[in-house]
Amino acid sequence: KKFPPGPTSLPFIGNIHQLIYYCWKHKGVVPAFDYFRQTYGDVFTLWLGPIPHVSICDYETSQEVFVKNGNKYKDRFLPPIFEHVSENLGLVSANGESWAEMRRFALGAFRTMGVGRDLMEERILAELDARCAKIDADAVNGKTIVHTTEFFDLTVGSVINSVLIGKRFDSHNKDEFLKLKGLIDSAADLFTIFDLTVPIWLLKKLCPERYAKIVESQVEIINFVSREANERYEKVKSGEFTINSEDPQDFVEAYLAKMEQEKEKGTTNLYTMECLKHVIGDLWLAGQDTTATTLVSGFNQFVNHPEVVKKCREELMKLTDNGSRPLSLKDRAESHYLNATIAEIQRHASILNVNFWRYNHEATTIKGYPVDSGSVITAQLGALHVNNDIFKNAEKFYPERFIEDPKLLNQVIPFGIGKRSCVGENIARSEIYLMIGNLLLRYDIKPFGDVPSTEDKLPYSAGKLPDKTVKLEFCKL
Ligand code: HEM
Repeated sequence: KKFPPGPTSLPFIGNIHQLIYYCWKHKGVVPAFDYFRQTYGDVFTLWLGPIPHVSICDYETSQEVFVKNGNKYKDRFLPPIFEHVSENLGLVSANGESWAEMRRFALGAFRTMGVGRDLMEERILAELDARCAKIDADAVNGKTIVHTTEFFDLTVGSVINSVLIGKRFDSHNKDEFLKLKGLIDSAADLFTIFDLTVPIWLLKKLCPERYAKIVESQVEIINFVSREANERYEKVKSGEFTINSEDPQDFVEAYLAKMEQEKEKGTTNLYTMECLKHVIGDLWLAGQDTTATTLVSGFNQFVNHPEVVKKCREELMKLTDNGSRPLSLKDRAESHYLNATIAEIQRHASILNVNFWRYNHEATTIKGYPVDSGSVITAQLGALHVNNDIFKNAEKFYPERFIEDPKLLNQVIPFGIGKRSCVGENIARSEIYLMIGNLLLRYDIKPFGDVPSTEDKLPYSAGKLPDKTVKLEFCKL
């Protein structure tokens, strides 16, 4: 009675058996959550072992809880192994003062570096130009076969790397990118639900080799991503590199400037090289795959819905005077159909099948239900985006829903909501808009072979995976 409704739970295991059963019955985590939503309402409780997990599946309640009362829900409930590796440093797997300071700093640094404005646009368009030059050079009779995952992985990876450490990936250093991607993919393959839930002492005791392997793989990624930051730091110390604190060229420069400032002022000792390693690691890991996966999903949708591509292109041609200039972020206010299409892509791509949980430290009331302390809570983005009461015929890819009812646009929240929402939202939105818009202006996109499926390839896992084997034909317009 101290929680919103949900299925009857058993001692020790809570609702785990029902969760497994409904995932199996409805063929995935999101359909299972959707079943619980339809049965118990937009706010429901599942006991996973001894901890009550409260899911919110509508925008209005999410807004009320995570924005209006956002200060209460700042602490992320983390798998023990994440907490252990991060040592409470960085952005994704940290809580408290250090997280708050780093988040404030990261958002400020992105603003200074022109995120959401011209400077970021220039970086993205320069990257896209370089990639398109390669597509054009490989063309036979105006057509190039593009493996979209490779294309977007590298393009997005290059943009992030250039924002963070001022270096893009090209043919000379592509191997560095592939090495990093390989490390990340094999680290992700290592994790099972067991590793994510057991306490560290138990993991160390039961499987010491597995524990060592997981920690090593995480440390290797963080060290790899941050090695150039360390090199820069050494150069600053030796006088080989002078920091420009007024106009930092990348995130590392902005951080080193702040570190120097804080050393002089002595107000906080949170800015350390160890912390920078984790912050960069988090921005890289959270920013690369999410954005590339969204773009891959989008292009899989495009070849399934040529009528949508046609409408987007008509709008884009009008806006850019028949493609005589690239699409710019300034066009966003006028590109209603493209905006609607991107919202529909993100609603379907909705990267997280299970969103991160936050601690609920004090007893409260949500949508009229009591919610006791000691529980964890989240806006369940995957289920929220297939909520049929909000998005009619939610399974359908139908951008027109946002033209018919523009208020629906606010209800698509793939970047989460509240104090722990995505730090890279503006970067990702700029990348998605400019890459989709400008690629549609330059190329006609056709399936190469069979039309790809738009189904989630990993419906039982915490994250979504589109078909990443897809190759498409890019035909120059
Ligand atoms: C389409 C692309 C992206 C999607 C869909 C996405 C989605 C998300 C979501 C759902 C969260 C968690 C929200 C929550 O806990 O409620 C998150 C957090 C985060 N994202 Fe993103 N993200 C994207 C791109 C990026 C980019 C480009 C960056 C960095 C440049 C980034 C950095 C982060 C960080 C650091 C966090 C943790 C924030 C915190 O805990 O304070 N993300 N993202």
